[in-house]
Amino acid sequence: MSAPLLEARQLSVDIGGKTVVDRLNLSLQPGESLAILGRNGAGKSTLLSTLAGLRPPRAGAVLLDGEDCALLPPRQAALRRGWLGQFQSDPFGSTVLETALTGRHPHLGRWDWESKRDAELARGALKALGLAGMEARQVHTLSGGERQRLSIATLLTQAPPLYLLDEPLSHLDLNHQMAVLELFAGAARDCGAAVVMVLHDPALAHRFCDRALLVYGDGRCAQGTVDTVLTAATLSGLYGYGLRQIEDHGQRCFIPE
Ligand SMILES: Nc1ncnc2c1ncn2[C@@H]1O[C@H](COP(=O)(O)OP(=O)(O)OP(=O)(O)O)[C@@H](O)[C@H]1O
Repeated sequence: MSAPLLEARQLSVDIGGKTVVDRLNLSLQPGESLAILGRNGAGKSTLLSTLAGLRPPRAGAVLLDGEDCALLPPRQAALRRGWLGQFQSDPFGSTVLETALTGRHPHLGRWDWESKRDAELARGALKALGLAGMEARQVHTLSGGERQRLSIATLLTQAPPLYLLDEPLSHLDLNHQMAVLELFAGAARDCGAAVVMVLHDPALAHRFCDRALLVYGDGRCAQGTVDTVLTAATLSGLYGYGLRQIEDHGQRCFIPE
């Protein structure tokens, strides 16, 4: 059996003197998706960037496709995982197409230019995110939701086997939220990608992910299938607010009491 696309072994992560996770083990195979949920400040982004290899853990290891990501050069890491951060900065002027094309950089040699095929991939990703026709626009002229969709299009252009998404739905209207979730569900189902997403909506996590990891902010966490982990009882404890659970045609909704 091939190595998982993502594996955390006895992973302990601290930030600002507090423990986010303590000796966490998890693994993600091709086609699997995991939602990370927790209160503001619980450490979800810190954990996700550690899983991306962008900050060192206190202890334990993160393996990308079987290799310790601490030992991977940046380009090799970028071929194995794509990371969507919560914030984008655009210090230099560039167009929408140029920005999406940066997703191809890990695939290019040092002296290579982007090819026609790279441009086709970028244009296809922009179209999938509803940004066709905006290729020549300057990035700083985009709305918040358009900028978020461009970041997602750039990640799709990168086309890694593993997506690590920090609040991919932020700034998006309902229509685009569903479109983005369907896109990543399709990437998992049709292309065997593995997807980890930080989400604040447990109903969407239940609908679009196979498994969930609850981060309590004091080192404790809970994980399992969405059916077992995303219940009114566990989520009421996680968020410190009473929730009722409603089942409808296999989908689960949570209503604040
Ligand atoms: N450089 C830092 N030094 C000290 N504390 C930090 C630093 N960066 C983040 N923190 C704190 O670490 C905690 C975890 O932050 P993190 O961004 O991972 O939380 P989160 O669960 O993603 O929150 P949110 O849902 O609000 O995005 C927060 O309390 C935050 O204030």
